[in-house]
Amino acid sequence: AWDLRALRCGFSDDCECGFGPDLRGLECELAVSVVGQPLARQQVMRAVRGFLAEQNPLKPLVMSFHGSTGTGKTYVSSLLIRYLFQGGLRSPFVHQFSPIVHFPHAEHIEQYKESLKHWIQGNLTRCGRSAFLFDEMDKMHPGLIDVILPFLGPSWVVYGTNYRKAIFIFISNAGGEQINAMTLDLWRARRDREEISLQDLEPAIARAVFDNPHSGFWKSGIINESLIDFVVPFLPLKHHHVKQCVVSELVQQGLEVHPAVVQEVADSIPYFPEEEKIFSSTGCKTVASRISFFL
Ligand SMILES: Nc1ncnc2c1ncn2[C@@H]1O[C@H](COP(=O)(O)OP(=O)(O)OP(=O)(O)O)[C@@H](O)[C@H]1O
Repeated sequence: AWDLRALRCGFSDDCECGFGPDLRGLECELAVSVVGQPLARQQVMRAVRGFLAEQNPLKPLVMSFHGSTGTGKTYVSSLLIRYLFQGGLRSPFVHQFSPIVHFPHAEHIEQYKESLKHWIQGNLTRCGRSAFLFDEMDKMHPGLIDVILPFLGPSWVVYGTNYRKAIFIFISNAGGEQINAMTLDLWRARRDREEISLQDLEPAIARAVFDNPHSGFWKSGIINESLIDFVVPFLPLKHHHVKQCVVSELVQQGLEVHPAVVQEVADSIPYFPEEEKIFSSTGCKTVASRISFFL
């Protein structure tokens, strides 16, 4: 069969560095595979659609994913990358950075700052259409965030490189508790999950993330300078979402989908608040590892 993306690459500028966006495919995949995150899906699609509609964007696309553990932040970022870059996360133009893995020792911060700057700059020189995923932003040293800042803004050239076509995704649990609390309040007020809007959540996320003196974001100019284009909130998942995750995982592992197993796995996960048990405390994170206990 024809690989449509490869075919289109032959005729299009968009294929710089294995960049072959398939937005319809992405939209479809997000709708089918990601459960319980209507707002995140909508934000991600708005962000990439708007950004890719510009031949010469004025600044790189900067998205910040927020939410508690196991709600799909890493999963959505990997799907997004898969539908933008040939090879997905394995593309040489997609770069992942985790402060704990890459830069574990606070005392080496000066050296880390230099390496990080050279790393981003070198990758952008190789390809302006690069994507950078920064995990665990809440654990990132503010000094390191300062190094990233010049790459996120609208200046035409930084260190001799045009970087305005790059995509930056920041992932963190910061604001997760506030998102959970707001979602619970809205649930108690009988508001439909689909109706929860960015306006409902954004002020609480901003306060949690940017007013928190322990947050790396706070001390940096990332927010004052409006460098983040899209805040993407991930809502806590309910029991029926967890069941959907169990079904997907069973199918993916080539196992039979027994309703009793699905129910048992979903029941085995902790839920909050204590009395009502509405939302999964770990999202769908532990689903894959739990399945074998219930087969
Ligand atoms: N909303 C979702 N829809 C479908 N599957 C999901 C969803 N959320 C999580 N999952 C499943 O759970 C796994 C773990 O989720 P993921 O790693 O994306 O969580 P996370 O939000 O990045 O958590 P953390 O903050 O701990 O890094 C995913 O690989 C996916 O299989």
